[in-house]
Amino acid sequence: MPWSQRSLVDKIRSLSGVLLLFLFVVIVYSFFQLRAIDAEMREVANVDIPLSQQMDQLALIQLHQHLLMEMTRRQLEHVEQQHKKGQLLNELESYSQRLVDSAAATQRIIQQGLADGDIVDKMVEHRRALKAIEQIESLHETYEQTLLSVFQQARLLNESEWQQLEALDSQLDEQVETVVLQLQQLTTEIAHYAEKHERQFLLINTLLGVTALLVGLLLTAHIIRSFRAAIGALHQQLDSIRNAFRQTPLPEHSWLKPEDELQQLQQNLKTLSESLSKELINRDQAEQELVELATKDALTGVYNRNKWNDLLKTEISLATADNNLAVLIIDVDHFKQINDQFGHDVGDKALIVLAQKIEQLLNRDGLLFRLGGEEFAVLTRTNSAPDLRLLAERIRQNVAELQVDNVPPMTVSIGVTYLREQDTAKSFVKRADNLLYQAKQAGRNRVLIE
Ligand SMILES: Nc1nc2c(ncn2[C@@H]2O[C@H](COP(=O)(O)OP(=O)(O)OP(=O)(O)O)[C@@H](O)[C@H]2O)c(=O)[nH]1
Repeated sequence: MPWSQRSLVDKIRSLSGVLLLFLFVVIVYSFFQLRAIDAEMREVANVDIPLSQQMDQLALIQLHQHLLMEMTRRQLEHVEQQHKKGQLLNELESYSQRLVDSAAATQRIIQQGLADGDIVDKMVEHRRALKAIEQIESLHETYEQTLLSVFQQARLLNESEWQQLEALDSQLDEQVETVVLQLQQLTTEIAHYAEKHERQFLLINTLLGVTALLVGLLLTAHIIRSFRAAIGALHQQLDSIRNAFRQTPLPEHSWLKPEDELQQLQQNLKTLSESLSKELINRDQAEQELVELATKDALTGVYNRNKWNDLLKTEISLATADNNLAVLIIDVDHFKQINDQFGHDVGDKALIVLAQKIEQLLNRDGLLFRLGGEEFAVLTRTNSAPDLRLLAERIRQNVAELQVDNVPPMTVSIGVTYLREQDTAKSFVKRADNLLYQAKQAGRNRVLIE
């Protein structure tokens, strides 16, 4: 699958794998290189340090040789020194012993290095030094023999013999000097070789480390970028949802740090959820209001004609079995006069007070509707004539007792009828309407039941 189409988790997993591989390579490389460097350091310790000691030793032996020559000169020039012959022999023996020991030790160190070393093996100078030491040994042998024969003869040397001895002495001295210089070169080479190797190790290790760091940074940057992109997408979705609800704009969220973005996202989700719940509550309220508007009369708060039409049919269909339903059509007498005399507002108030009174009298035993103007209707589940008459009369009498501002007592005419077997909604209401009309005709402020 192409890289761009892979999931975020997949990408992070792959980059983490590369990073871990790099770290693994760094660790393995460091482990083997440290082992090699450790071996080299041992070799330096086994070769370099002993060789330096032998260089010091050879320098001392040179001094010893100079001393020996000086003593020899004195003895041969002054007859009175002849008795010191034994001391000279001892001195020669000690010097020779030191030189032979030092040469042997130096050879041993170099050969040991050549036998098992990685560094020494590569150095041509070591073999050259070994040869130079061999030359010291052969020169020393001649020098020692010559001195021994001089001491044993115990005579004065002529000029040419003395020059020969001095030539031999300086040859040996120079050879020792040469060996010391060669050893110095060797130790410097070994130290340089080890240092160079160490530097290489540090360089490669640093390169690998920096690469691992870059991979790590790349990985982190990629994770952050992907994370921010995901959060950005979520913000956009939230914004579009928010716009859909037309709420207060959510706070700015660009150029925020990841942790701030998370907090911001959390805050936005909280705001959105609050907006949603507010929206739901508002919708419920709006729905409720719509229902109220559709079914309730705006002035008095009782059911309106729409509800009347609905409920009349429903109640008739429910009451079909036992005809247990009655209707009261109530109309205020000469209501126009109230409006005319006291104004429309007072008329409104009178209608509100009247509706409240009738509802109170019904006490949930019936439903009150305003059919229009000053005309009301009551639906009640009864077919008992005495009960109905009692209810209608109570309404009529209580309305007459109402006090609205300075309005003289109101009266109402009421037509009452029961549901009959063959009744339709229309015939049922029509009968009540006719009774109301008759009540009006008969002088108003009365109840007619049929
Ligand atoms: N204040 C007020 N008046 C209303 C409202 N609706 C209808 N009216 C008035 O009610 C009056 C009804 O008058 P009419 O139909 O002549 O009836 P009436 O004066 O009550 O006479 P009868 O019914 O014959 O006793 C009219 O003047 C309407 O303007 C309303 O909501 N508020």
